[in-house]
Amino acid sequence: MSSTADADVHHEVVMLLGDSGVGKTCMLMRFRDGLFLAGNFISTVGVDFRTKVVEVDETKVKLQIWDTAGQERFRSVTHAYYRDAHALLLLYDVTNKNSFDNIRAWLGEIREYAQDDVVIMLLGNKADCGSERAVRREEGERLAREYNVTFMETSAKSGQNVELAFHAIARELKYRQNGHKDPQRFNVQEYVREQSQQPATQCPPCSY
Ligand SMILES: Nc1nc2c(ncn2[C@@H]2O[C@H](COP(=O)(O)OP(=O)(O)OP(=O)(O)O)[C@@H](O)[C@H]2O)c(=O)[nH]1
Repeated sequence: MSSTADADVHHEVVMLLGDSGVGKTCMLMRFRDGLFLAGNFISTVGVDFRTKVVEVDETKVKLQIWDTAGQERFRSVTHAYYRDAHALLLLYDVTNKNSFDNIRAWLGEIREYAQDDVVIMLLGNKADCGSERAVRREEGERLAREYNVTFMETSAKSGQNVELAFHAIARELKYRQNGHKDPQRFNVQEYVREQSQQPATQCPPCSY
């Protein structure tokens, strides 16, 4: 389980995974800095990381977020990091069917390289791109049900559900670490269902 250098702070490692171009770096920038830089797509090389502290019921949870390169040629580098991750945010791009079709392969890699009890959340990103959508929300929901992972659609551009994704992860990890076993235990899938924003605001054609 996660190490706690400071008794009052939970330290957790969250990894962003998914094909190149699905928006992993933008997701991290939106969450960490509240920014979205449109247009200039610079592919991540290897693994990059940032930290952010979030509060869960008056407890601080320090998330160390690893942004991995989606490009195939970096796979052997990124595999080495899977084992240390407590949670994985697995992204596809709702305007790119191929990135969705590759999710099963990503889940296979996760099974092979990550810890058995890793928390997995499937995110359909670029939900702001209404007119260019190639993957229906129900398809994402169905796949998530099949693998019993939490699902929501997000937009690094509009900010839709970005905070929620990281907060839900932080909450789930904190509850797990506390070994909550009572019936009132936090249910991350229910929490996300209740809290997620559905409306996909239309935007001009996406540059990517
Ligand atoms: N419309 C829209 N565009 C997005 C969104 N998220 C990312 N993009 C665009 O998608 C492109 C790729 O985003 P990145 O965050 O660099 O993708 P990545 O998954 O980190 O890619 P790799 O580093 O190669 O693995 C950029 O041009 C972004 O501007 C989003 O939510 N909505």
